[in-house]
Amino acid sequence: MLTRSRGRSAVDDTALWNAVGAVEDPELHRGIGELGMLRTARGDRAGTARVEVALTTAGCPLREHLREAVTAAALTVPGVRRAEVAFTTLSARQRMELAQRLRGERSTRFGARTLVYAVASGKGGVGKSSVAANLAVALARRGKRVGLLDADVWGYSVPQLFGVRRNPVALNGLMLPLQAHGVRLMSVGFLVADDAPVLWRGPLLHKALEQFLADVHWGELDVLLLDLPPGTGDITLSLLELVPEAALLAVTTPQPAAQAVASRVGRLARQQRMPVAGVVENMSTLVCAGCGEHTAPFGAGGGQRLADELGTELLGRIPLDAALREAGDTGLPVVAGDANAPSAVALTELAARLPAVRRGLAGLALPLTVVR
Ligand SMILES: Nc1ncnc2c1ncn2[C@@H]1O[C@H](COP(=O)(O)OP(=O)(O)OP(=O)(O)O)[C@@H](O)[C@H]1O
Repeated sequence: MLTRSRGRSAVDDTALWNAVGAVEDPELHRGIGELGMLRTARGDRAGTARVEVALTTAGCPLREHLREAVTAAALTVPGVRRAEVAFTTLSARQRMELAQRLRGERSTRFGARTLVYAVASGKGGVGKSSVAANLAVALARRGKRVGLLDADVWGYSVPQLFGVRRNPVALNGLMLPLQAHGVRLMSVGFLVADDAPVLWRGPLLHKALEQFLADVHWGELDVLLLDLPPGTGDITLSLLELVPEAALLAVTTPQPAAQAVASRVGRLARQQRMPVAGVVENMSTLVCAGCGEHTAPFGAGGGQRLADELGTELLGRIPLDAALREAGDTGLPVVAGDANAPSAVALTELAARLPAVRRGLAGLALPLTVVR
């Protein structure tokens, strides 16, 4: 039973309830009061606020984060001098009800106005995942609600790039994305043990991607980035089918060979009538740390040539930067950990320039019936 005592105390219990209830659950992105997770919020004469919160799961990894947020919220209420936060868990029935409510409330999978970008490259190793991860962080730093789906099922790298290795909380078949550096993340790497290889193929793969889109509670998003595997294989095709609203963001190096392969992805997008948001040239130049001189180890001009070929814009040129590579190895995206590094500056500018591209509905098969 929920209790909200109105006994004599130095604290207005309704004000306490409202303040604490507004604290957002970090995975559901809604107030814990609204979610039915706040059980008790009561102040005593000495100014101690006693708060009880029911977690979605007993082993909730964000328990300490919630404790801090609840304590901070309680201390904003006049008369509260200290806060004691206790945790319990939702019952099976309450979890089911919450999952049903969240599913029922969703008019779309991520939000009707969400901009979806498929970050793709022709060949591997051009830095597509690094660009996607840092672009996601840069967009989050601009105040956007950002999701990043690691659709590179076999070569997933989001867990490593964000330094996150936990299993997502599952709420009766609804998976909650993990959150790091302000970005909501989902990757097959969160579901397999110890970097195990993923052996899914064909229909199973399609099903897994479908579940990532339908059974992950992304909440309202402004932007969803899809980190595609390199090339034009099964996953790319499945995703184009499953997320017809996605716009292509093509990543290439300046090297003519890389650009030629990347143009195949562009042609595929054109065949599928997928809009193109633009091109990002990665590993553009190498800046000498000592003298500041720029050299071009991978040649020059590939990004611009690809953009011209696709009839789109070259949105950014990201330099070859040891800071970005090191950041990826330590699990702290360079945009978050070393914002002044040349690559971080270029990626932050890319986030600011990213055009809002939406696919028109013309030519799409829509699940509509004509009513006469
Ligand atoms: N601008 C850059 N400067 C320095 N190192 C970079 C840069 N971009 C990427 N790298 C490094 O290059 C390697 C490949 O990058 P990444 O994994 O992002 O490529 P990818 O295109 O997603 O590869 P794949 O699709 O094959 O997994 C990583 O070690 C990464 O740290």
